Amino acid sequence: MQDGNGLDHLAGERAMAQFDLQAMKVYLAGGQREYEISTKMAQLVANDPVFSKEDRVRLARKDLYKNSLRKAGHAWKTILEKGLSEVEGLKLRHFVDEPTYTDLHWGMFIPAIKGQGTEEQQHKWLPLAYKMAIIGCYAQTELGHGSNVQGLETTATFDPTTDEFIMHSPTVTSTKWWPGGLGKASTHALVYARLITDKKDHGIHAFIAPIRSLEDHTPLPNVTVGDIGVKFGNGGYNTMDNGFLRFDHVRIPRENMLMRLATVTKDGKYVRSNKPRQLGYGAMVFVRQGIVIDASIYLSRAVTIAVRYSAVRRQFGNKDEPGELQVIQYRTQQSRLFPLLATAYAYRAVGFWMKSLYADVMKRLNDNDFSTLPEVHACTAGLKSITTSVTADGIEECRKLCGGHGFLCASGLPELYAAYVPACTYEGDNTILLLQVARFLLKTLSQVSKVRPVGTAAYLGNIKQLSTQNCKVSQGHDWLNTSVLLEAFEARSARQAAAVALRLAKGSGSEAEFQENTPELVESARAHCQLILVSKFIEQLQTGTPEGIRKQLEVLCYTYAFSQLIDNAGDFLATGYVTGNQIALAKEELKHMFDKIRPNAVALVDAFDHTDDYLGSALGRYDGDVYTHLYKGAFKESLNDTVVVDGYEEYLKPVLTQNLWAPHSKL
Ligand SMILES: CCCCCCCC/C=C\CCCCCCCC(=O)SCCNC(=O)CCNC(=O)[C@H](O)C(C)(C)COP(=O)(O)OP(=O)(O)OC[C@H]1O[C@@H](n2cnc3c(N)ncnc32)[C@H](O)[C@@H]1OP(=O)(O)O
Ligand SMILES: Cc1cc2nc3c(=O)[nH]c(=O)nc-3n(C[C@H](O)[C@H](O)[C@H](O)COP(=O)(O)OP(=O)(O)OC[C@H]3O[C@@H](n4cnc5c(N)ncnc54)[C@H](O)[C@@H]3O)c2cc1C
Repeated sequence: MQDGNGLDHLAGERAMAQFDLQAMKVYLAGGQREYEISTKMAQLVANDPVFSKEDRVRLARKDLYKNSLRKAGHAWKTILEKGLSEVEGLKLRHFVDEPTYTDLHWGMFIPAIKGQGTEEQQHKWLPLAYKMAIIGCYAQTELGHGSNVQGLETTATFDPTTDEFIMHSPTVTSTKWWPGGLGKASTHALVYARLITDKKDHGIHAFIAPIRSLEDHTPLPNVTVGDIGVKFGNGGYNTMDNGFLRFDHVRIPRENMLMRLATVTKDGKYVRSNKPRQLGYGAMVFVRQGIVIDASIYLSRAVTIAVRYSAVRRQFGNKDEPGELQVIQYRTQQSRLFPLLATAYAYRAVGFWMKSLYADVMKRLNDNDFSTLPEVHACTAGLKSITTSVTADGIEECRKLCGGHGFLCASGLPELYAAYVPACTYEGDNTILLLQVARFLLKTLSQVSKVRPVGTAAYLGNIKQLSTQNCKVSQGHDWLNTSVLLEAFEARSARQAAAVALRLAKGSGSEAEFQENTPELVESARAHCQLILVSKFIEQLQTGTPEGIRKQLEVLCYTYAFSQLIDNAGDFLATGYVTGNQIALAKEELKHMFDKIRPNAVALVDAFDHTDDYLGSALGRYDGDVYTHLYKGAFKESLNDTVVVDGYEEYLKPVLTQNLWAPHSKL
């Protein structure tokens, strides 16, 4: 999507491409219809000055937030006026490219009501939420507890005399803290609180609590609510009003408890449904699956900037070639950059699969089939963890790959990092989530002789074979076989999981022993997730990939798998499945892959189809006209509003004219 000034500094790069660019764009968008919607919405946002991102990193928090409200309001108005569909509206908000209260309203408040509300409750709340007559947030985390959901302290005590719940924050640590959209925008909060009936604590349940007046937006009586303060980085996540919330014996009607999983009757009787209580965590599962494709989008933005800039940037030369070399020619640059490019493709493919996995589990849940829930939970938690960690580190690596200019906000990378890095913490701290995967693996292994593992854990059914047979690769090209690769990842994961399971099984089963082994448990969870990523990338390629792009996707898939193998060589070697020589052979193959990527690199990032507006980067411009725009950009800096800086008279001039230093000088 070219929106530069017509002069294409990267034309030579683009001419080298060996694949069908248009087909790749459609593949990455998820289909022709999605591609068309994406293109239309990207242009709509790029051409609307209200959505401009120009000054975001320079705005003070109050202005930044107000501007963000303006954009969110304008986006909603545009959606209504143009009669956009739900998918179009989602895309439009995506291209507005600012964390804001609507993310939580649409992404968590509504899904939680759908998942945990009875039909009657859905009927009452969803129409209001869909037309945004109310704005909701997801108020789970408190000052004292985030990961440990069972440790939350807010109480909802049933009062049968009035048929109400009394919402209360009994301690400082029970203050709701972090929910996005809560600070200033929301009118309603989906509050997770301990349900108490007749002095009995039934644990954590969800309640819809009105928190602000629908008349004038003031906090309701006995509700204390506000924004928690400035967060990491300029711009970034500061467009979001992450908030605090306290209740002082606030009464809400009994019907405001979401009652699909458990009910409190008028006379105060607590009745559980026969559905697993973990369905109360459903909104988190929904967002975690969506985060995988989100990771691909963020990583692809950073990679687009770094690849284009690396093709423009020249440093040094060699005696064999005239002029200076493009930095993308350097093997070290390639070995840092191309695996990230391949990773962005891998996460896209796996993200598509995640959507189908989620659709499948939802269908099953509707039919009261809960059998795949543990596996889906482990899979969404694990892949959320790995993909966000790798993406955050990858954005930072791309910044370094752009040298000094990457450190300028004009590169787009500092803000991208600041906006993205909290993904490693929100929706579940990444280590906590890997420990969930590890628990799932231990449970699966402990039952393997009785219950055949399913889905992404099915390979553990072959644990005996995977533990005894070693890798047969004897020459580099033996690695160019997806079953050989898959078996290596399966054997490594199975062996790591079995080793730690065995160690725990030999012990007393105490929590202390479990804690002692958590580093190994996290490593084995990571191994399992890396296997899922490699295997699903391969599987996606093998199911109907168009001819014009298959070869490139295969190259990217091998690049991804080999770089995972090499980056984790220590683990692979420690399991005894592969030898040092086999790893060395994979390294050579990886270099061959880099050679295949090199002529296609710029086209491969073009295929992500990010507009210049969306990238917001002088280094990643489509036309490659980097230097002109970096230079022009400096004149937008507020320090350059005047030639002589504000502060000269008061602070610089005295230093220059009083010559304070001179009396002490020996000169
Ligand atoms: C329309 C738009 C859509 C767009 C969407 C796409 C992309 C969006 C991108 C960007 C927008 C979002 C912007 C940011 C939003 C940020 C929001 C937040 O941060 S909300 C707060 C998150 N808070 C956490 O995640 C806490 C983490 N803690 C937990 O999840 C749990 O408490 C955990 C996992 C640590 C468990 O702790 P235990 O052990 O005390 O849990 P016990 O409740 O006793 O449950 C244990 C059993 O339940 C299973 N389990 C746990 N979680 C499950 C789950 N989610 N599903 C199913 N089973 C689960 C376990 O496997 C275990 O099973 P067994 O007993 O071993 O069989
Ligand atoms: C930008 C942002 C937006 C957010 N939005 C929302 C929102 O909309 N709604 C909402 O409810 N919440 C929200 N949160 C809160 C978020 O979900 C929590 O911060 C997150 O779940 C982590 O919990 P915590 O802060 O309690 O971390 P902690 O659990 O205190 O983690 C601190 C450290 O301790 C480690 N640790 C903790 N327990 C263990 C253990 N058992 N074993 C080993 N290590 C452990 C962790 O790995 C981490 O390194 C948001 C957070 C952020 C940063």
